[in-house]
Amino acid sequence: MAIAFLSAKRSKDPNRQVGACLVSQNGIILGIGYNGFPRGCSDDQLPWAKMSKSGDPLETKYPYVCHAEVNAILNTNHASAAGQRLYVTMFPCNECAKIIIQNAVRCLRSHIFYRKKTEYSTAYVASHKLLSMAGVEVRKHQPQMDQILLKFMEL
Ligand SMILES: O=c1ccn([C@H]2C[C@H](O)[C@@H](COP(=O)(O)O)O2)c(=O)[nH]1
Ligand SMILES: [Zn+2]
Repeated sequence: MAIAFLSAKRSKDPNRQVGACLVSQNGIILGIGYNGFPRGCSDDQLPWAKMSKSGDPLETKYPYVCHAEVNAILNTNHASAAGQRLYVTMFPCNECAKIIIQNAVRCLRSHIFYRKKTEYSTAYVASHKLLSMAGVEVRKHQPQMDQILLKFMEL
């Protein structure tokens, strides 16, 4: 989970940085991801806005951004995500849930388990429903410590 948190720090989304880390059954890191625009699609040419003044959805980030969970699965250095565990900083949306299931990820550990009622309720209710139906073992992550401090000068 700490790696997922660190990965989230790389996101350029000004409102929400999400991180994900896929590990094998014995805890070997296989893929890491954060929310960002697809490779080759410049942050300078695409918007990070949540809403546009004109009301045009194409002037918001939503049609363009790749979700952290999808990036972690796609970035995997292993042929298959089958049987593996995905750590996420935020509960995945329904679109990510579909990809998690279709890639046969077996366990999900989420730092934020339930979203506020006002936030994307349909997507997150559907996500919980799909993951449960598909038998993905989903749990809230229980951290063993409150924080990890990185001091680069100490190495
Ligand atoms: O499953 C998910 C859901 C969302 N994200 C990313 C996509 C966006 O960059 C942000 C959400 O932005 P809001 O401003 O909170 O709408 O989170 C993700 O990576 N995975
Ligand atoms: Zn998603």
